[in-house]
Amino acid sequence: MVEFRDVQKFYGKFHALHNINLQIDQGETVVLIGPSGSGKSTLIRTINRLESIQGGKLIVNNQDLSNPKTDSNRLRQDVGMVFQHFNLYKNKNVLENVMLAPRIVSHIPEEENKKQALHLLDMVGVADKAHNMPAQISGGQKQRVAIARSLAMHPKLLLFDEPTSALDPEMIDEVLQVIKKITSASDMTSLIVTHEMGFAKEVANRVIFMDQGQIVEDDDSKSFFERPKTDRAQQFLSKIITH
Ligand SMILES: Nc1ncnc2c1ncn2[C@@H]1O[C@H](COP(=O)(O)OP(=O)(O)OP(=O)(O)O)[C@@H](O)[C@H]1O
Repeated sequence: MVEFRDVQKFYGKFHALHNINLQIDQGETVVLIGPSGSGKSTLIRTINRLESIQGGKLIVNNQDLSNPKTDSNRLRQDVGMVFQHFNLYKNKNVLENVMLAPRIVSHIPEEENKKQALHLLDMVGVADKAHNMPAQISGGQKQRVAIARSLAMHPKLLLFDEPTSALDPEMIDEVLQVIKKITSASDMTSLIVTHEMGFAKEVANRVIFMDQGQIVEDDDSKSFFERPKTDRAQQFLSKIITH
């Protein structure tokens, strides 16, 4: 589903991603962790071309992102993204937020689209808010709507960029439970940047630990949390309380 080969990313002269080599197969749930500024968001954003790369090869869902002719809109039909700050359309109600892309991009008949949107809103536990505006719902509810909106396009790959970082503590768990539910119930591939170590432990098949723009460890979740191989990962984990 995703293959990085010696990928390099620069912001001006700053070398943000160094020689990234990484392969993610269909159905994997991969969690990306590491200190602040280590390049996690940058890496995840290259996968749907929100950030360009300056070297190496990046293949996503059989599309070569190193090739300027590759169509970003086509790519984003298969690759969804859930952002830290939800990014809902403020002037559209919850139901419309979920129905918009399937209507415009996939031309799904209106009734079918509505049925699907209500089903997804029910799945993430916010069906009763379908006719509310985003400003009228909580942060946790907004993020669950954003997840339903991504799922409405039936992505093959779903990227989560710190999906709970902007939430009050009491709302974090409701969002994590929804993510856990959708990643365990489907063969969708997920890549999740998170600082929630307890959740990472629970949901991930595989953990990638980054530091200073490099992948330092790439291991199955159990091995990583029980026996991190590098000093850097050990130090990182020792500073964090894992539940
Ligand atoms: N648009 C940008 N322009 C210049 N530098 C940037 C830009 N975006 C990120 N950086 C730099 O790239 C590095 C990696 O940033 P990134 O946001 O990917 O890290 P992160 O691991 O996701 O951090 P955090 O956990 O704090 O979100 C940081 O040093 C950051 O300052």
